[in-house]
Amino acid sequence: MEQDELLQQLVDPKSPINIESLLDTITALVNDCKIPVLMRMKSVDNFISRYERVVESVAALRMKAADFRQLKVIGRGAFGEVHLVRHTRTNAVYAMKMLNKDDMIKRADSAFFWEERDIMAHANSEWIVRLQYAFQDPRHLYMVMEYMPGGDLVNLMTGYDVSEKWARFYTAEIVEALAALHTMGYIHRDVKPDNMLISISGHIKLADFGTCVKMNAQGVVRCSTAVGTPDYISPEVLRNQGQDAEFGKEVDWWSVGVFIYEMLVGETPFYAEALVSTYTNIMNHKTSLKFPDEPLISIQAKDIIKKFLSAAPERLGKNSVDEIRNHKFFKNDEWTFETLRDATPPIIPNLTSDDDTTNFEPLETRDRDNVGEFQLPKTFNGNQLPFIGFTYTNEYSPVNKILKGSAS
Ligand SMILES: CN(C)[C@H]1CCc2nc(NC(=O)c3cccc([C@H]4CCCN4C(=O)Nc4cccc(C#N)c4)c3)sc2C1
Repeated sequence: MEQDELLQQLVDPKSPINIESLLDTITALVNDCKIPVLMRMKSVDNFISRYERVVESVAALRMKAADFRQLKVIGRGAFGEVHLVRHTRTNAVYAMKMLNKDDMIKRADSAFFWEERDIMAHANSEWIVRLQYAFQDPRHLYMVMEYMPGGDLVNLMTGYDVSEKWARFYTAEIVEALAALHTMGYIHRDVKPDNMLISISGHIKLADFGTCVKMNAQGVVRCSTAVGTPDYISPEVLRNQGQDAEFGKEVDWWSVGVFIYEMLVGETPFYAEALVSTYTNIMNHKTSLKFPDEPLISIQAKDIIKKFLSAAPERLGKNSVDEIRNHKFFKNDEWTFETLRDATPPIIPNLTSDDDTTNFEPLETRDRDNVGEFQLPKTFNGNQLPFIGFTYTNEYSPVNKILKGSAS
């Protein structure tokens, strides 16, 4: 019956009219209309006087930043920070990413976070950092994610000389993580050690999916903005800057080649002082890729690096992930790709507490919030509209329990 169909939509975490999205909608509408100049209009004024209190009471019942105690700043990106936080009601520790809505609106860049939210919410993969909750207020988006106390692989590479044995393990884990992401239909486009995080067990997970993009039915993506960090960016993405480029998931395999080289050599293969020289080296990778005499690198390691750092049509991984898994670089007597998750990782974080942040570089807190005082818009700009539907609570939230009860 249509009624049940509608009820199902209200409780479906993927439906654009689920309860969280509807509550986002009424909240966004009140916040975008609660502007003095707008409230001179009778219809707006009546709407605000009917719903302002309602929205305030709803906000008090929903998840909010005040439910979490900020412990440490553990990461920073273009539009926000990641904080280690403790959920006051449950005492659980999380990594909470906060993205600044003002920055996104000012730079007309308020859509990139959807892929990150959807991937982490629905991946259900041990290779991908999990999203517990997503919520928002008029100033920020918040993503409450599992805390990865081992830190990122940049931190590991600065702390240790990575042997081929270690490189083999971490590369295999990143191959499985990217295979999982590609299977979901996404290309990462910014694979680099900063986005590889170490869990409490010592195994790796992919994080930071802001540059991800969904492949079309042919498994390609058409888009011009060259995203990604210069050192790890593939030639085909670089070459087509500006024009409409077509590229596939093999762009991520290029970055894995850069990553293996960096673990074994200690620097990226195409690094140059000037950015433009790095680009030139990447475009001329056939001649610019060089291996130093020191440290000694095995034949099979050089071979897999060359096969990843090759032109897209013949790049390793272009046809299947198995052609990567079968490469002799991964041959060893401790694990196979099937038993990888049960293997003992090279480094297992030894932590003194659940909120131990020794594996993260200390970052000073930037009190930006007070600086750019939030100026009210002059008229209806619909500033909150791009963020409707962002709120996510995993299926165990009380709201869904009650609704599921009545829906089933
Ligand atoms: C140009 N447009 C189109 C967009 C292209 C993609 C994009 N991504 C952004 N991203 C950001 O603004 C941002 C904010 C905070 C942290 C981080 C990462 C970079 C540093 C650490 N980090 C991160 O996500 N860490 C993380 C994630 C998950 C768990 C844990 C833990 N423990 C830590 C990124 S802004 C932006 C603009």
